[in-house]
Amino acid sequence: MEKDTIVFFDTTLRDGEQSPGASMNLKEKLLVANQLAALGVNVIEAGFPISSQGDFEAVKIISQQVKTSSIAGLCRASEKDVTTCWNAVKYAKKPRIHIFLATSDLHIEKKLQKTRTQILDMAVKVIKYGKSLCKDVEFSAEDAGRSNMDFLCKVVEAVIDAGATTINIPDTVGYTTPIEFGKKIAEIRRRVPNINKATISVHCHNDLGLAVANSLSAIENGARQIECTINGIGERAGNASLEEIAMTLKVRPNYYNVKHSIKTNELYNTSKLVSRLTGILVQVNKAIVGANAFAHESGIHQDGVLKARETYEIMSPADVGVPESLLVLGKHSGRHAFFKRIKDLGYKLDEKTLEHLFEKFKILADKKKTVFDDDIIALIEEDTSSGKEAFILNYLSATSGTGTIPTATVKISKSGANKKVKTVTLQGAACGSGPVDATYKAIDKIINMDIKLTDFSLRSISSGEDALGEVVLKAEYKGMVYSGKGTSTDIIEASAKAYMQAINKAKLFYDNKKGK
Ligand SMILES: CC(=O)SCCNC(=O)CCNC(=O)[C@H](O)C(C)(C)COP(=O)(O)OP(=O)(O)OC[C@H]1O[C@@H](n2cnc3c(N)ncnc32)[C@H](O)[C@@H]1OP(=O)(O)O
Ligand SMILES: CC(C)C(=O)C(=O)O
Repeated sequence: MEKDTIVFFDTTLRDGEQSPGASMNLKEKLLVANQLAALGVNVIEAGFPISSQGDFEAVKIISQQVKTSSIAGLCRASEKDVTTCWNAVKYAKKPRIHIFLATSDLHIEKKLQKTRTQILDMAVKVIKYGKSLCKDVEFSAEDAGRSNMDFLCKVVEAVIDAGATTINIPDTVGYTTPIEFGKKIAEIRRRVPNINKATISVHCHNDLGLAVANSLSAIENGARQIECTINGIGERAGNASLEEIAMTLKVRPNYYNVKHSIKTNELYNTSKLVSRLTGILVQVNKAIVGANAFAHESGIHQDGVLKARETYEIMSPADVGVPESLLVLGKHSGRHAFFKRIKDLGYKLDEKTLEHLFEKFKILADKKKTVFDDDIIALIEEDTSSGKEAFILNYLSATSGTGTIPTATVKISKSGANKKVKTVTLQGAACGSGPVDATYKAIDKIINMDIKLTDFSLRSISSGEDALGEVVLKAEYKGMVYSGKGTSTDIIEASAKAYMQAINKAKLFYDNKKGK
């Protein structure tokens, strides 16, 4: 039997944008819309056209430019809203008008200050009007989760007769629970005689953290459109997260037995883009796209993953577009992961040295949250080298000021690779955009290594006129990143010390690897 298709209706650009502080400008909305199309989203709700001129323009431009997905605009049960929405979405290859009207007594009486009869009339009238403009009309029974089932079924039947082709059952305030919500969907299918003329959709909010569970329960009970957002952003606690639903359907195909068009390997990219443009960070333990979703710190898990990834990963990082799983080294890590990292760093060490290093690693890990590659390199080098630095900075003079070209002169002694080659002291000078830049350029001239500064930060670590400045930096050499730290009351000197430390680490590591 042919599998049913789940329509993915993404509302990141409408409900997602209702998250406080998430507003995006036209250019940003267009970027997200194009990425949603690349992700394979079937319907993109691009905005609420009557809400502002900016939103109207965004929906219009997205309709003009994004041609592979249907483009929907939201409107209230008002002719003016619907006309405005149509004027924005009519440029789409597949336009959709999405009209909502609350059906719960609470909303009807308190918010809309109307009666059930008036709501029924308004819904039918506005759907007929929408249908006169556009063949694809969706009706949302706002607060369906708390609506009286008899009245809800009555409204649903009436709006299908009036021309609605998608019926959305929102759990607007995230109040329902999965079994209960699934039963509501099943009841609507059972009780509404013309329900087969429309697609049942759900739109679940996450106030109790149940938005995804409720959406999946709805699928089990016959819903065939899911409204969701990237990273689960949206009003209050957000909406059901697209990536979690798409991956559940992918990871458990036999359980759900449905198909969909989401290209899951675009999920990570999309999540990053939405997070960057809205400024809403993704929590590290967020399912699918959080920074820790494919990271393992504990030794038993790391050992399992190294032997067979499936022991602790139910999906492959590549399936969601994450480059690779991470084995993070920390106090819970064990020998398998630690020894593998040493091997990956290019070291070949005997068993006794490895055991000794592992003991030192555990002591360090007790003091530090995460042990990075350069911490491990430092442990190895402390253990295996004479501790002698390849380059020593003997002299530094840097000048700068208004109307002066920043210049630096350095003297560095370069130790011989073995006893036969003598230590030499070399001098170099350079100009730069500032005194630190000039100093680094002068050092570069002498050391003759293609080292690139990738990160630099300066802070004061004590107070008063003679406060100590601390420079922490990262530099890249032959594909590896090395950190350096320098402290001095003179920030140019602190910068030079930090740079020299990174250079010496790089030199030592590279020479050891070459077996020098
Ligand atoms: C569950 C949801 O997420 S629904 C979507 C929520 N999203 C938004 O509200 C974002 C965009 N909204 C806006 O920009 C503004 O609210 C606008 C432009 C739509 C309306 O602004 P205003 O005219 O100033 O009205 P305001 O927002 O203060 O109040 C809403 C009005 O719409 C009415 N209303 C609410 N829902 C509906 C509906 N589905 N159909 C008809 N009228 C409705 C309210 O009863 C109220 O009417 P009243 O002015 O007669 O009391
Ligand atoms: C407009 C509807 C779909 C909505 O956002 C809700 O009910 O939460």
